[in-house]
Amino acid sequence: MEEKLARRRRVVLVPAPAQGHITPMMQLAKALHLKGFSITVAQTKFNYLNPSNDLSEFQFVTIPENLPVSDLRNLGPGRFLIKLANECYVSFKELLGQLLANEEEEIACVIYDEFMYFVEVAVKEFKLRNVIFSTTSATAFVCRFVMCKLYAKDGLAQLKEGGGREEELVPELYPIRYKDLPSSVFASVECSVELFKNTCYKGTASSVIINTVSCLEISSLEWLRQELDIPVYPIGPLHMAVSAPSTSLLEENESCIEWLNKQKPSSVIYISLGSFTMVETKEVLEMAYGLVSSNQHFLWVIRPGSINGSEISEEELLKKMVITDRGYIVKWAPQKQVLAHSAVGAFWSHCGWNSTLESLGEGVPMICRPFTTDQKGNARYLECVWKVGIQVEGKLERGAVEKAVKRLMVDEEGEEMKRRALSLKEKLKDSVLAQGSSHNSLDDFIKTL
Ligand SMILES: O=c1ccn([C@@H]2O[C@H](COP(=O)(O)OP(=O)(O)O[C@H]3O[C@H](CO)[C@@H](O)[C@H](O)[C@H]3O)[C@@H](O)[C@H]2O)c(=O)[nH]1
Repeated sequence: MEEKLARRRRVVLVPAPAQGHITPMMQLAKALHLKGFSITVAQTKFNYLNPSNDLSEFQFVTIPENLPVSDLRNLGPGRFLIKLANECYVSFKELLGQLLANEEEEIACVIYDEFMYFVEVAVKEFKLRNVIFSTTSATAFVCRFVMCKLYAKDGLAQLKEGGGREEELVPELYPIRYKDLPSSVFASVECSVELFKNTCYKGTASSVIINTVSCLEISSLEWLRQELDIPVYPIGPLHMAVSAPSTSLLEENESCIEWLNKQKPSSVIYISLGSFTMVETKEVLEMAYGLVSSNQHFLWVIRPGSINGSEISEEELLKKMVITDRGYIVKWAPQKQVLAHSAVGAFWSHCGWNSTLESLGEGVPMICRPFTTDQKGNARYLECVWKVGIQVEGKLERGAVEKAVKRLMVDEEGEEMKRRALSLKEKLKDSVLAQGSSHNSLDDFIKTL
């Protein structure tokens, strides 16, 4: 392998244009760079990651396309990704051709986010090795497959309105219910299935790497290995495996760490709903009232523009809400630092996969309020499989918020979840150490390049 690496081989990485996808892809880039590979990151203008000084060792190139900037917001993620793929099939091939013209370096492989499936078509033509990278859980990958199969069978009748079957368990997918399948709040089931068919199509991919850990999802990983019939490498949690520079698209407000420094151990609930969840004003207010009556301290991330139906500005709304000195609100937090802080006792989350891994990696139990797609399955696993979370379902009311917060922060039940979360934290830490499962998996993957 040393001989191979001495030839300075390049890996081309194609992240999907969203915070939750860019971050793990850049962590993977860092891990590969540390193993001696040169790195090229190919991105579109959408959610463009501005290469900071910390990333100066990587080459950044732009995939040309002519989509209006407004498409990302107006189409919703599913339809946007389908349109982006249609736009990039040809332009990515041209870009790759230009990269291949550099004879000083050899492209060892092209690693693409599963949602950037247009890459496979271009790479196939050049007969390059291509690898799918999944930034969601292995279970989410399985669920996408199953959704496509069920849709082909009977149009996913269980999800039809009024059928009352959405609460039923999907056969052989315990604890996933039909309603936990990764359908989207932004798109029809038809549109989701169209997208998922593409993301599940392995084409000429030589392997799949997943930002997950064997000990969390062994049966889903086995399912995928059988279905895909190519190697599947669980190499996560990448944020624990490698120390990568911040790839935040929004500015992190560090002042919340000073505020946390003044709080008692495990006394604060951290609330963050990721990079694109939208909430209704009414829900925000119910959460605020529930939190205040729970008597717990809270640190709350409210992204600008993330509250629907708000006729007043976020600032005004926030002023109204912070009626006690127990709460602190920021627009964007240094989340990993926050979760690692001893003052944080629980995490109210939309259960995006990065947030889930970051919380498990710090042994922080969760209140799960999934918003869309894979988040629903993650919440189910947190509550029913790993038993480190409480899911708040249905219409959000202040009483339910208060109850969930107290169950986790005050009751004995919460203590037990905390103990289980800390034990998982140790397992995740071990997995990325030398001889750990994810560490070995990354090495095995690299040996194939
Ligand atoms: O104030 C904040 C809030 C979030 N984050 C970071 O932003 C990322 C958010 O990622 P994630 O929790 O996965 O949520 P989304 O941004 O919603 O991620 C998208 O991508 C994920 C990975 O594919 C999917 O699991 C989600 O459903 C999808 O919405 C994490 O690394 C957080 O640490 C911050 O740094 N500061």
